[in-house]
Amino acid sequence: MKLVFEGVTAGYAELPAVRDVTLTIAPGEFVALVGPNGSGKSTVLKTVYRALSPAAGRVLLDGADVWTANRRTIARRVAALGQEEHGGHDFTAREAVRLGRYPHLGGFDRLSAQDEEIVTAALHRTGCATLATRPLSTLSGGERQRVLLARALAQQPGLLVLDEPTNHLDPQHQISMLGLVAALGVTVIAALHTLDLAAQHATTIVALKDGRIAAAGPPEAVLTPRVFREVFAVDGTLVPDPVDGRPRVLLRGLDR
Ligand SMILES: Nc1ncnc2c1ncn2[C@@H]1O[C@H](COP(=O)(O)OP(=O)(O)OP(=O)(O)O)[C@@H](O)[C@H]1O
Repeated sequence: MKLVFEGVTAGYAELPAVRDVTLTIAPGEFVALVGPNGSGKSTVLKTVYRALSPAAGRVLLDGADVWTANRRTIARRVAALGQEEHGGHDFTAREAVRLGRYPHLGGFDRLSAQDEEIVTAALHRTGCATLATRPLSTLSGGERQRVLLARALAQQPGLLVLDEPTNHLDPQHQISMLGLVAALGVTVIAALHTLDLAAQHATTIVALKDGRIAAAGPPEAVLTPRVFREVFAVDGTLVPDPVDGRPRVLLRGLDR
């Protein structure tokens, strides 16, 4: 799906947390939203999955304003993983993933055998098959995060909205989650703190500072010494990985 932000200003009470965000994300692009704490990443994402209505501007999905489009269509096509989502702790992991199929069902329909296969496949792809019968309340933070990704995959969305999807994950699962998401071929917009992961997996990086876009483009164009300094207040260098040539990020404190 194509995602467009047209002059989006949004915030809380009277205060805008993001201002005049204008951005076009082509179908299949993987956009990493990066920026310091409080720079507005989650706020931008909330305007996409209808958790926060823009005070000005529009968010368009394949040309339709997400705030006036058919609610059911958006629920079917957009899968979101919020930052503090714990999602129904009484459910088992499999039951939680089955919820991903609900937007596709009619009012009183039950999941079909094909839906159940999709659920099983999503559990396997995220390494959650052995967790299927465990209540969510008994899972570790990272295990729960993977189950919630499985739920998003089971939804078979056209757009994935991910707010810090790797923050509880161990290194293996950080890499496998972003590799999996990048390989889906759907449009992805993800808030990420780990610039190295963003540089390796995203097609486009959007750096936010104080609620405004400071830089946007391919990793090599955005992750420059100037942006590391001015946006993140660190010294940084982008170097090619000696093994696969992909961009890697090295960071140092400004005064070192
Ligand atoms: N519910 C809220 N009510 C009031 N202000 C809020 C609320 N949520 C966020 N803010 C403020 O809006 C600004 C942007 O917050 P946001 O959560 O979008 O930043 P972020 O870039 O996602 O940060 P982080 O990296 O810390 O998760 C911050 O100044 C924050 O304090």
